Amino acid sequence: MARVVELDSGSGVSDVRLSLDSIRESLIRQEDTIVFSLIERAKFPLNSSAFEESRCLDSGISSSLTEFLVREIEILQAKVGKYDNPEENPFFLENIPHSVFPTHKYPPVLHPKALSVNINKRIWDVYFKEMLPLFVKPGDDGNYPSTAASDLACLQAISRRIHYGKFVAEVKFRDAPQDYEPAIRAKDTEALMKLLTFEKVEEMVKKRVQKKAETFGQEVKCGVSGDDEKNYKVDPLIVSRIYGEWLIPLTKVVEVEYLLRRLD
Ligand SMILES: O=C(O)C(=O)C[C@]1(C(=O)O)C=C[C@@H](O)C=C1
Repeated sequence: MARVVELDSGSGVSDVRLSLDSIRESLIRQEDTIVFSLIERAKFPLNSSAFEESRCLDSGISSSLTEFLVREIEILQAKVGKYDNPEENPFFLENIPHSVFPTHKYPPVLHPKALSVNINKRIWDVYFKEMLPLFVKPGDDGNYPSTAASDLACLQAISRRIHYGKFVAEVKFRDAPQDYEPAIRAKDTEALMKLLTFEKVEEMVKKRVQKKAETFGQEVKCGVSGDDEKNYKVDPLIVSRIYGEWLIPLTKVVEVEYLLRRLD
């Protein structure tokens, strides 16, 4: 998470200082996690049987193997306090189990009425229907448990990045409430989208993730001279496209959704 400076004024109310630079630093660091998780997932073919609905032998309910895994893991992770962290947003938990251990007290950075913004249903659909077929090979090798675990890693990294939009929106609002308040009161989503967009930053993000995919995903060859052809585990242009078509736009959707609730 971005470094948060918490000042106690003596009144018991925390004044949490955030900066856009520190938030962006965190987004940059999260790129590494996302790029590595895509590279790991690309070891397996599409394996669509893992995420297509089938009847669960145990309970008889309809669920895909991947959905079953994610639901069970989320319950376990909630019990060790994962969702006490405002950066984490579950895919399936409506009632989050309490942590069985004492948990860290996260400084209250986000606006209480806006922190429940959660677009994971949309992220789930977009990930399986649109992103995944772009960066993995077609086919089925039957290795569903490992494939599902890799999908979980990608989904959680992508979801964390997209929902980080709440922190981005909070800091932008605090920096210029006079600009945002009229658009929030008018529920003018177009104006909000315009206010929070920095095209140059988006271009830089797309270029940087392309470079990271080239660097982290390059096939390493030893002792082969005169062979300059580079092979990548995931096409770097696809990684850039994933950011440009889904990760950045969905982060902006979260920012707008958050801002619309910021004055409630
Ligand atoms: O850095 C910001 O200001 C953000 O809001 C994040 C982000 C992104 O998703 O990377 C989204 C919108 C901006 O246009 C630029 C970048």
